[in-house]
Amino acid sequence: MDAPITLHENGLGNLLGRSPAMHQVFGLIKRVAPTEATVMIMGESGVGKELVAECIHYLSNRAHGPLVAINCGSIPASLIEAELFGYEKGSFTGASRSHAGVFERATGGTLFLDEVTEMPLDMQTRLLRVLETGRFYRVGGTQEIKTDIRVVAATNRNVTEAVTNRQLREDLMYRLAVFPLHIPPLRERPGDVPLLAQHFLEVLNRTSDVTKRFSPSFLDALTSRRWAGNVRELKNTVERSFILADEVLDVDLSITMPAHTVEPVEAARPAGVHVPLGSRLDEAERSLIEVTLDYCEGDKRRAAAVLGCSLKTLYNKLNSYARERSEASQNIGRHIPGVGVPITS
Ligand SMILES: Nc1ncnc2c1ncn2[C@@H]1O[C@H](COP(=O)(O)OP(=O)(O)OP(=O)(O)O)[C@@H](O)[C@H]1O
Repeated sequence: MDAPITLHENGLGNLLGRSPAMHQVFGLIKRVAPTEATVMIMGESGVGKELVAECIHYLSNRAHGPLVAINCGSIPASLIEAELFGYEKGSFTGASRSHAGVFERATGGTLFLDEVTEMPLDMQTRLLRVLETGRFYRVGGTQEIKTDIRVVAATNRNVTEAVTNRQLREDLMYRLAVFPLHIPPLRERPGDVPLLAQHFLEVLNRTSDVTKRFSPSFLDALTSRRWAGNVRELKNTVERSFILADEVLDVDLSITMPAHTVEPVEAARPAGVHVPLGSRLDEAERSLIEVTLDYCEGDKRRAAAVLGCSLKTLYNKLNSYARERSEASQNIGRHIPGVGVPITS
């Protein structure tokens, strides 16, 4: 980041917003950034949590140190230990050289743990230990390493529910959420839509050296949408409309809106999802995801568009279902002699 982050009439650094809700967020960021407190950024997918983490880092006393981000949801469970702790040469097959993990790489700076609730529970225990002691060993290492990091974490889950569902250790939650920061969804701050849309258009205009503009009715239509995918979906919509427009981005919503607006799932497949009363919210969500994937013939990108979430979020959810399935089958295996028992001879 070149320029220092300042509060201006359109936001805080690159984090734009004029709504009272975002101004409150800016105030909290400015307060917490210069401290050493861990921050838990919460909010739906696409609301700007990663940008918030960047603001906190660059407004902190660690701004000249590294900002190292790791997405706990997108790293396979088998690799996460090496990614966090690093490893010594020869500590496992394929470790042909030593490797510093993120605890070492972020020393003197900030470690951003995105989607922290997706981290396997045993790793959460070890993360907690590092945060409490400031010390750890590389995988296969014998020398204790001291680390000096400030942790900023993020999740798009409800943190309390994640603890109840045993996705997040309670003690780690308290350690990470010393300062919780909720980023409101875009539908709760429609006043920010024109500002953000104009900003995304200006960036595209600059990149292509053109001067396209919005029609007033298009801006109105953008402002009145619910934006399930939040700022990310708005940004993508502006880009799609930009590509399609010669000079004026106009309201041909049937072309410019994402798949879920163009072709509602219900219209194409009236059966929809049957969710019996008494179902848990996560069960209902899982049914909807499975039916949508089925409808999209397994095309995850299209399913994510229909569901109004990012592809990354969809992958995370599918990974967690796969994990649950494999844990369930292991548990079953434990009760059946010969199943799940390694063959040793
Ligand atoms: N307030 C904002 N001002 C400018 N750009 C924004 C703002 N909020 C989000 N964006 C842009 O929207 C996109 C999504 O933001 P970001 O990746 O930070 O969201 P997120 O909440 O971390 O999403 P996820 O939970 O899916 O990782 C990015 O391109 C980001 O630059």
